[in-house]
Amino acid sequence: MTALLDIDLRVALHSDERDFELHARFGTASMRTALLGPSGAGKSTVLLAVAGLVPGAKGHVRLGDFTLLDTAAGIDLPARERRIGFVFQDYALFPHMTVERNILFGMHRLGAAVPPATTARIGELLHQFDLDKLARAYPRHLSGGQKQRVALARALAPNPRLLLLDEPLSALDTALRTRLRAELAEMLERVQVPTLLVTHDPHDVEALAQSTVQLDNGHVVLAE
Ligand SMILES: Nc1ncnc2c1ncn2[C@@H]1O[C@H](COP(=O)(O)OP(=O)(O)OP(=O)(O)O)[C@@H](O)[C@H]1O
Repeated sequence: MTALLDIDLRVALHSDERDFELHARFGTASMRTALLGPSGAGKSTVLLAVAGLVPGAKGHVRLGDFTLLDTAAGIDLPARERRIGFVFQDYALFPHMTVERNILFGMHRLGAAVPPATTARIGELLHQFDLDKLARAYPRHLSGGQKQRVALARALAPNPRLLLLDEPLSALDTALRTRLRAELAEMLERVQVPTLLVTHDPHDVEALAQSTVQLDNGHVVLAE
């Protein structure tokens, strides 16, 4: 059976303070896989490299039969051609853009006229994520949960092949975290996009993931 996600990534990062070598190999047949491991293990680096945001990453990344990276075969799709939705830890919403502009951003070249199909898709996402009334609000006026929903809607807007979530609940306090974990689980179940998520929290793993990959010091130490 072809793995849903097949990863063999080698990345070398160098700074004045330290050198970090990542060699992460794993495959998963699950729709939702959690990447676990101590701080500095390389979890975010894996997500960034899968998204095509780490220059010099070597190895391969395959999504079913589709190859995003295969350096031996000379394939290295630029990030914009990988069609990957990314939700960053702090959501990384554009502060000067309204909710609907933030969602539009991933789907559309700035400045060009917005086609009716795109406007319809945005309306659908605003509705799906219960953001209709906030379409013209700016991120500074949103609660943590609302920001999370905008970040997810933006990531899903271009119908991504893969969704990457880097600690999507870590910016929230405990009560909100519990509620939004359940909401996120329900949303992921609904959209059925293959998802790789980083978390430190066993509750997130239980609610959101069907399999886990444990990283330590740049290597996979356990996959189940
Ligand atoms: N540009 C860089 N240059 C050198 N080292 C880097 C660079 N970026 C990250 N690193 C190092 O790479 C290692 C892995 O970082 P990464 O952010 O992937 O870990 P992580 O497992 O996601 O950690 P955390 O749970 O704290 O977010 C860390 O030791 C970090 O210091």
